[in-house]
Amino acid sequence: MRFDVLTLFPETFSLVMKESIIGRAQEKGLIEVNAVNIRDYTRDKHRKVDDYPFGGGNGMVMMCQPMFDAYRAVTEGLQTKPKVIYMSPQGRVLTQKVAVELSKEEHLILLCGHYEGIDERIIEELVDEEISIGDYVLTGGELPAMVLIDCVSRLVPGVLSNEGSFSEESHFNGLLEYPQYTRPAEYEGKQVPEILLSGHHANIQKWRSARSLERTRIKRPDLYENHIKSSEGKI
Ligand SMILES: NC(=O)c1ccc(NCc2ccccc2N2CCOCC2)nc1
Repeated sequence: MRFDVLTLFPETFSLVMKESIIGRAQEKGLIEVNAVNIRDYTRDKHRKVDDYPFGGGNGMVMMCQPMFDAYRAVTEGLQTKPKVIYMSPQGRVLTQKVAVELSKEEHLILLCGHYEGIDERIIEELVDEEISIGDYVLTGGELPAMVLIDCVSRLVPGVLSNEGSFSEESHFNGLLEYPQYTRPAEYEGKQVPEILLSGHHANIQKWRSARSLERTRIKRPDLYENHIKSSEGKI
């Protein structure tokens, strides 16, 4: 799976994206993350990427030409046009379900906005979908793009070594994850729940499901409701 990220801060990506799992997945050739500097597609000696908003107002707006030319450079010679996602507070909120959907794509282009946003003609012409990572405002689209790359990449087959695990993970089966413990069995007088040391897998599974349901009901009643609804009608 390939991600082309059009950004004013390409170096931010290479630092974060070459770390840990994403970095290893790139070495294994499972994913590619290519940061494209929009400024490289400017045509003036000041490498101008933004200008004043028509109609007045404070702040600046990202101009069409550098973004269009960066897009054309990235898509030149491609048989199929990749899906273009604009990271924006107005977008569809990224959930695990959306991440699963996006992980089926072969190639994604992510546009990172800055200033007060980008010229609307870029959105009309180039953007297939706007995605938000949550209802809060950031100074730019780079962090949202990295969040999207992380949560989508880990769903690409082969990226996670213990692939089986994420099926039980929080937000995957719609419930929050059960509590996790590791050695030692006692730490400063604090014990690990006995059941987990019993080796009785059926009972451990039952205990874990009960814990997941319980903490989802308490911490995320909205997810709990969905889970109850979706399991109604199932025997
Ligand atoms: N929730 C998210 O996914 C998210 C994404 C981006 C983002 N910021 C970049 C941005 C992108 C598009 C439009 C406006 C802006 N902003 C420019 C600066 O002013 C605030 C709005 N913020 C939050």
